[in-house]
Amino acid sequence: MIINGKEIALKIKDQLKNDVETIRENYSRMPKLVVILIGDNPASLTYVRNKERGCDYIGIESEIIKHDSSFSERQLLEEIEILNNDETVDGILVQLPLPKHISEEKVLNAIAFDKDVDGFHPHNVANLFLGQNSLVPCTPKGMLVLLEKINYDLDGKEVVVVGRSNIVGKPVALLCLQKNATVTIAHSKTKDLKKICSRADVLITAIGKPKFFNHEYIKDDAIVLDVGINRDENNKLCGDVDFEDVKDKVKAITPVPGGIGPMTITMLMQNTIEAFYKRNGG
Ligand SMILES: Nc1nc(=O)c2c([nH]1)NC[C@@H]1CN(c3ccc(C(=O)N[C@@H](CCC(=O)O)C(=O)O)cc3)C=[N+]21
Repeated sequence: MIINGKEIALKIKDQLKNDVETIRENYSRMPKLVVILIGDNPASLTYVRNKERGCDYIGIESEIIKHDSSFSERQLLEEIEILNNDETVDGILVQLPLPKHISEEKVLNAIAFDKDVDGFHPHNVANLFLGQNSLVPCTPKGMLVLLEKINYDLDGKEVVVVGRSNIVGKPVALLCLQKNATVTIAHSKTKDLKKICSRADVLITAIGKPKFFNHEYIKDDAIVLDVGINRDENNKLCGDVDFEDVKDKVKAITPVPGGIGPMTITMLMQNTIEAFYKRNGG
């Protein structure tokens, strides 16, 4: 089975649209997301445009603030401070990666944790670690929602996550652990990756290498969640998994594009609405 992330995301967006209608009837203002984009990375521009479209569809207010790559760290921190104190702003997202002269750590620390719709602030990271979920990172959250939507129960299952980033690998491992899976985190220093991946009931790939995982890495009837967004030899969008090589042996797989990506955007909308309710005592 091919997991149609785009279609599942659309269904959730329609539910969120209803939630926002209810907000319109009961509150004096609408949820608002502010996205800050520094520089002109073409992939970032695409993602930010998708975020804006998602907001428009659901009825969330959005503002995209663009700066050129010479924008300083101090200026960015000042801008964040103003948004932190702006009562009409529910969500603040600073698009990553940042130019080299800006400290990602400082910036993520500066965002008010109750407006941190990315779930990257240490306060929200700690809550996730402790299992007291508040604002959860969008891509990991989207993956768990997808598994739920296909009625896949993680209890007692063997999950292998390849990639140990703070925004995907580590948080998704924690979420799977919360659902009683046995979780392995593999990475670039892992020995015998094929052997480890081959025992996964659920394989999560987030390494950024086009079509790296072929059938030799995948157990029959496994579930494959492909987080990679790469360009292949023909400059076509592709995942970390060699989709054509594995699609007939898996139970289910997310395609790239149209798998995890649309879910990430949708979870951002959901987090923005959640932040709105929390900030309004809902
Ligand atoms: N502060 C921050 N938060 C993020 O959540 C964040 C970020 N920075 N930096 C970059 C990554 C990546 N990311 C994606 C969002 C949407 C798609 C998406 O919409 N993908 C479409 C296709 C996109 C295309 O056409 O290129 C799909 O897979 O179908 C992909 C990737 C969010 N990220």
